[in-house]
Amino acid sequence: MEESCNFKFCKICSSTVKQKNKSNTQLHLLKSKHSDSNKTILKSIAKDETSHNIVKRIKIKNTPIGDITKFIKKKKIRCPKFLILNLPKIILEPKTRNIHKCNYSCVNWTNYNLNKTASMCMLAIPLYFGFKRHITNVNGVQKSVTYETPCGVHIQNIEDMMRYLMITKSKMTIDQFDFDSDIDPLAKFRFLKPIMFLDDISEGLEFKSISCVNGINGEQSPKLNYITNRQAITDVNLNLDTDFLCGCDCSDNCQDKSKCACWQLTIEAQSSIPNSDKNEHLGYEYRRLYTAIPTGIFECNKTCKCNRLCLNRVVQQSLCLDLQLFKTKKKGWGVRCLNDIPRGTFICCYIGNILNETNVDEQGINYGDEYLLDLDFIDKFKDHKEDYEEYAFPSCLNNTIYDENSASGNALQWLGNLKLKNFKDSICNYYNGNSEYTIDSKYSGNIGRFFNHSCNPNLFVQSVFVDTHDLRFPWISFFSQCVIKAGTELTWDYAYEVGSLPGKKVACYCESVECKQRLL
Ligand SMILES: C[S@@+](CC[C@H](N)C(=O)[O-])C[C@H]1O[C@@H](n2cnc3c(N)ncnc32)[C@H](O)[C@@H]1O
Repeated sequence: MEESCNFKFCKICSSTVKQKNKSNTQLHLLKSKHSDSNKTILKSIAKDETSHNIVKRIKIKNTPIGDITKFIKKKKIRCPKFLILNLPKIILEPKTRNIHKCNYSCVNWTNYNLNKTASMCMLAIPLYFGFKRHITNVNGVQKSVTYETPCGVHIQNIEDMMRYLMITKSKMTIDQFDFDSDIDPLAKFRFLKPIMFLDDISEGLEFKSISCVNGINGEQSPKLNYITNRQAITDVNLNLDTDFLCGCDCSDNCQDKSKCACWQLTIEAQSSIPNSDKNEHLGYEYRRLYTAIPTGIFECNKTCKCNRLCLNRVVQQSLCLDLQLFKTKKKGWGVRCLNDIPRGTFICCYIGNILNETNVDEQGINYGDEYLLDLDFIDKFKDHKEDYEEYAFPSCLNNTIYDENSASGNALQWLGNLKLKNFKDSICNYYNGNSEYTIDSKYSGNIGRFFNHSCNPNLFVQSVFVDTHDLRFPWISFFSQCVIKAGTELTWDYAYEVGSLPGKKVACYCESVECKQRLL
């Protein structure tokens, strides 16, 4: 825990202090800088709370922010740095209507408009536009969530909510709804006494502003040329021509995975792994991703007929969560979420300049390597295939070379058919020897470059193809692997190989129970 909550009686903080003294376990030896491997999902929120920056929760209903300090004094609580407020500021109440058939008129009176939502927490948006969320006790033990729609219908699961949004032609997206009773859509984390505060490090480039606080010392926010799209630098031929993509012609928001050509690419890529059963449900589930898919996700793209409500467009959406950059005690800057995040939620991508092997060596030697992230999708794919395959390379593909200027290079099809002894060499051959690229976000990047490492992370990484099907250039995307409570630091597993750089030792300060004590 970076910053304790100052509550002497706080069980979370005192348990973390005990954990600090735990002895080291075996060091983690993994090849690459990020892990696509299927991780055990952290189900226990209690466990999560002890292993990350969790804050003491004070729920003060209907209390304007200014009054909270008074409340704290009255209760004789030492003033904490953190508060989590529940502000039930619901603008429109559902209308009670007689039994009816839902249609457009059920929701259009709420005047939902995406542009009005930038300052709202994503999961609170429906509550501002006519929906109500109820939590009920089932048999006194289990809790269940029900949404009351603007026309008074009660909905208890995500499938029915999707149907409702479709029938009423709502412009809301399904990721604005969540049926997990551990999630509080109105929970909001506030850092009360910053030494330094900045409104928005993206300077308006992100849909949501990203504040920056320093409660440790007087250091100003880090200097960064904030960008929201990756940039290929000289000598990197990132071909974004639409001829290199194939798309779908779905008109059902790509709900039927069996009919969506893009969804089928994701399913086919995975089923090219021998001995793996074809999983017709693979990919996003109502825009959430619960485990990493090492063979990649192929999202709908510019050439598709579907629109932005499509269920297979997730990492291409703009930032929808409230994130905050904050100064940590020992890890430099880090990122926390200001609202509760459900499991499987897309957070953001890792954005920076794309460098080739030559540039990356130069960059690493001269300016350090802490913001370099390898685009190693092909390596990961190879690891999976090589585990199973000792087959001969089909002669018809033996001499296939990727053509940078023609649409004939359907890399995915080629990869799917590929059964060869030396996978890596052949891929290299296919791409004319250029298959290794790295993202560098030292000088230009987005909020993703500030996520710190944890030996017990709450995020996982997924390679997603959006603007090209060139397998060397996936988007590196972060998803939550458990429920993340407001105020928690967002972390992922860098999976560095400890000892891989002789003479270089970097201590790990993630302070999770599972901490291996070393980053490198
Ligand atoms: C990609 S940057 C993360 C953002 C960085 N903290 C900053 O201030 O810009 C990676 C660097 O952060 C630091 N870092 C990240 N996780 C850490 C951890 N668990 N323990 C110690 N240092 C960490 C290390 O210096 C590492 O090289």
